[in-house]
Amino acid sequence: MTENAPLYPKNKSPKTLLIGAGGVGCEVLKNLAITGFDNITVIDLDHIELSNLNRQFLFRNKHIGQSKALIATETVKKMNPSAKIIGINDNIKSPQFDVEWFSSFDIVVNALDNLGTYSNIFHHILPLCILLKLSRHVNMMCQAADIPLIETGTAGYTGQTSGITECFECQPKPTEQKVYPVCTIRNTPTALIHCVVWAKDYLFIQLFGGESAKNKEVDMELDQDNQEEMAMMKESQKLKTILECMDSSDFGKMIFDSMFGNNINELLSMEDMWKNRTKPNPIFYNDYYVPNSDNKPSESLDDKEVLSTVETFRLWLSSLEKLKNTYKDNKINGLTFDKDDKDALEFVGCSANLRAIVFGISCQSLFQIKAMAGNIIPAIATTNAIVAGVAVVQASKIISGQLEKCKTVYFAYGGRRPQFMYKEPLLPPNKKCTVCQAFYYTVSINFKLLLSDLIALVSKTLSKEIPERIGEDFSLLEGNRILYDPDFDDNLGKSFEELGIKQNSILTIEPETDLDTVNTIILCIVPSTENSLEIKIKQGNNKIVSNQDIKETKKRIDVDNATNGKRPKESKSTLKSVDEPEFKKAKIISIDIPLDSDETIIIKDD
Ligand SMILES: Nc1ncnc2c1ncn2[C@@H]1O[C@H](COP(=O)(O)OP(=O)(O)OP(=O)(O)O)[C@@H](O)[C@H]1O
Ligand SMILES: [Zn+2]
Repeated sequence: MTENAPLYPKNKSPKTLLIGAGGVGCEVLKNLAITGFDNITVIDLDHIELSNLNRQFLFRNKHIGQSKALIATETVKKMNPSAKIIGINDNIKSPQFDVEWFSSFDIVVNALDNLGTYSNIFHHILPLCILLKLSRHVNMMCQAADIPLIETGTAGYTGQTSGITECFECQPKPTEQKVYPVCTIRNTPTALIHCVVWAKDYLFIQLFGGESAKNKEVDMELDQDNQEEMAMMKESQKLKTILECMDSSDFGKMIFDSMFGNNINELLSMEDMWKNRTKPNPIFYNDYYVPNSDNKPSESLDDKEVLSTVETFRLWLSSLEKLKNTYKDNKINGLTFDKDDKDALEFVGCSANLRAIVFGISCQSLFQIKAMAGNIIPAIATTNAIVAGVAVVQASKIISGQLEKCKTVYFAYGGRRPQFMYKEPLLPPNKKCTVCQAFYYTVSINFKLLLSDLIALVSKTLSKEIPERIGEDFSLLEGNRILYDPDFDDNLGKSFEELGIKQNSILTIEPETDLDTVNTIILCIVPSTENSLEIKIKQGNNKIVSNQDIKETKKRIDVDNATNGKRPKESKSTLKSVDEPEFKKAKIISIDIPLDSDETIIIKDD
């Protein structure tokens, strides 16, 4: 360890933006501060919860309920009091964090969530679409502002840092969470997860979902015609009839007998289905209902224990009653399953276990089912620490102008590979990527002006300047919304205010004719107080390192790869040990990993 020597040349003092102060973010912030990054802004919208404390080590019990960004800043300042660290408690998508704000930084580290960014070593987790949108937004902002971005992602024992040359969008993303065949879920489950999916995505929605969610399920079935699917349709229709009796005191019995008894008998009547499978055993309400008793679940149930069938039945019945009451007030929109809603979890968990009993599958505790229903991959503190360490080493290389030495680093515990940390040389970006290959412009707009003003300006300037990208005619979109095209001029007389275009909106220009290039032109909107429209063309920046430098490096890498024909070989070494800094240490320390070495850190998995 070398004391007081930053990881990058001293004459460079990069302004660093860290997005997220969660599992990876806390580690990154500490690493940045103790390795000499002395101008850091950290943003996080969340507050500290008890469940964060096991791995988000900058927080303590007394901080619960306070802002993550502010407390993380306060704690890390004690480690390096001379560093300028600003904490912002806000959403990175808020309008004020527009392209001009992003432009004020030299480098961005994205530590948004436990999501493997774009590596195929990751499994999908539930709020994937939200996370993808966020990461896409950050990626686009960094591209528009021309700043290098390091992506981090962890999921359980796997993790990675990436994003330096290939952008977030360069590789295809997972679009769906794991999908099971409908017939397995509805007719022939063989694992508890099938029963959990059935309880959550079918039964819960059919009983308590909004009208549109219920209809979607029925539509899907109407397209199908074989015996199994006809049975499924009949089942849905029967359920509809029962649902009309929701206020009846027999409702629980009707649902129970239908779901776990009669429908199963129906399935058993399809003999072909059971030729090579173990037959299910239907169960009925009266098998468990005890007359002259309240049939209430015991009050001291442990959610980490597997319940007896009678307790499962009782908890099922009581959670059904509670959900029924909540549903009465929300009939139009319906309820959505939330793993943290006790009633919903109990109902889904017990339904899944009752179905498991019917199909001879082992039951699990509600705690386990919660993880399955929420697709929860446990966060591992060690993975976060390793990924954050690598991210800061990569950041140092970028700031030191040693882009060629940067790597995409993967960390994957278990699996086929003999080592659990491995690296890839930076790969050139996908030439068809519509994000990093796009042309970005910053447009200052007075929101009282009209869309026609912008269209006129684009035609006057950009159409002439980059005709190869715009062509003769073009359309203007915000996401999927068409604002203008040559056959749709309804919005031309509307102001930006009326159209809902505001600070930080992102518009895309698409040519009407097919051109040979990747055609996307992206306009990032910033506010202007002047009564004019201005299209500012971003031409790189005077940053320590810009995306332009990165593009040059990518070209070189491209050429090197082409001439070698293969990737550089990985060399083995041991992981250098790094002492954990004490909390109140006010020294800048640097890690003893030589930046000019091209060594890979590989740890044998034994
Ligand atoms: N739009 C956003 N703007 C700013 N910060 C965000 C945004 N979305 C997510 N974050 C933050 O990114 C961090 C992600 O880290 P991580 O997933 O480890 O934290 P967590 O949400 O506390 O963990 P878990 O999901 O396991 O409970 C969180 O602190 C979260 O608040
Ligand atoms: Zn890209």
